[in-house]
Amino acid sequence: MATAWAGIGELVTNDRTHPEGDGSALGIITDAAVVEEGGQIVWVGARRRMPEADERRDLGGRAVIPSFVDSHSHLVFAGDRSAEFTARMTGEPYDGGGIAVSMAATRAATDDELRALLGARIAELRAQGTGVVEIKSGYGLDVPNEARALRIAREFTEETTFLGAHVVPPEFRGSATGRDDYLDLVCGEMLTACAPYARWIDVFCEPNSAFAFTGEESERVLRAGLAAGLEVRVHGNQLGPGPGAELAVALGAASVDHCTFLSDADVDALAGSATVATFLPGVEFSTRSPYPDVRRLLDAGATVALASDCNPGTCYSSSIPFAIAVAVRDMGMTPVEALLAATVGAAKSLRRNDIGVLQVGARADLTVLDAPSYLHLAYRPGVPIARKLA
Ligand SMILES: N=CN[C@@H](CCC(=O)O)C(=O)O
Ligand SMILES: [Zn+2]
Repeated sequence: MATAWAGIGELVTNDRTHPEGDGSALGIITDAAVVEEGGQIVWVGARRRMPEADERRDLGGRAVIPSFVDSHSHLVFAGDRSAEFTARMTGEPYDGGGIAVSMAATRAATDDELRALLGARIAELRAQGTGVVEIKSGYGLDVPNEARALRIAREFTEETTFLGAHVVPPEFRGSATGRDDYLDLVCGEMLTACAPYARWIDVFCEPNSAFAFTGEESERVLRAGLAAGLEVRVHGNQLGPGPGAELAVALGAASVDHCTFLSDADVDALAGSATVATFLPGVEFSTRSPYPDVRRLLDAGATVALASDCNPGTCYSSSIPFAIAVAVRDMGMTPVEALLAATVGAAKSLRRNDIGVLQVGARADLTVLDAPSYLHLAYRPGVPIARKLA
């Protein structure tokens, strides 16, 4: 059955080539319509030329954009770390140590409890305009619990990421061989159990945290993932300078995420590569940390993405409109750059060209704004104006 969405006052297509668009990177068509059938877009253009459809819905002059692509989240977890957040607001630094708290609560939860928590978080992000979401494991940190997290995440998204190398879990700390023993497990039995449910492998490459992994350790994990048929993404350069971005480029990663502390060489390497630099402004906001210099990457010509990093530790917000507002207000991105980064940029970081864009053949992931223009995403922070159309 074909459904026509008409009465779109401003349609952002992210298709510069549409003949009725304004020729900009956002490919804006005014007084527009979109027709979808079977979950795919079959027609996009000016409303006056709209073809017949089985059903017609009028959006009353609202703006429509491609649904946000959230390319970085940690949604499978139980427990509460609001006290840790509160401590940070009075000066405690973030060091990754709280991940063990979420690990304990996640291991203790039943499958049904985890499924219900994840389902509620997915509903929350859809209600704020997100379509496709990437979901990482990383709060199980043993074989059955990492595999379980990915199996449950797979019920909700095809973009699942094995993050057994999030931190060294407490039971492997404190002995001379503990780190290596844990890495043997991650690269061996855990990878074998998790790979069937994962598209991606990730690692928290962060020599500035005692709990996370060095460049060499991270390379070992990522190469094991590649050998098992997974594709690579990296947590890098979050807490200080480090080897994450360089390693991501060297291994042909789809994305390096955080990018808060990059050297000039990292910026040049990213700009000369296909690796997307993903920024997570909610993390700096919620950890009261300095914002990354996204303009260096944009001006150097790198592909940039924005994502939520929704997780219980560094950013318990699933709102991409919030990330856009912070990126514009505090990181110096223009509203155009921020919207592109949260849609087509994030889609590139997942190596997808069927999402983040509204054109014939793409997925019918449409987000409507209770506003006349996409500019309101940054202009109206904290106001729930975006929602994904069913
Ligand atoms: N940095 C590593 N992982 C998460 C935080 C995880 C946590 O603290 O629970 C992040 O992306 O910020
Ligand atoms: Zn993360």
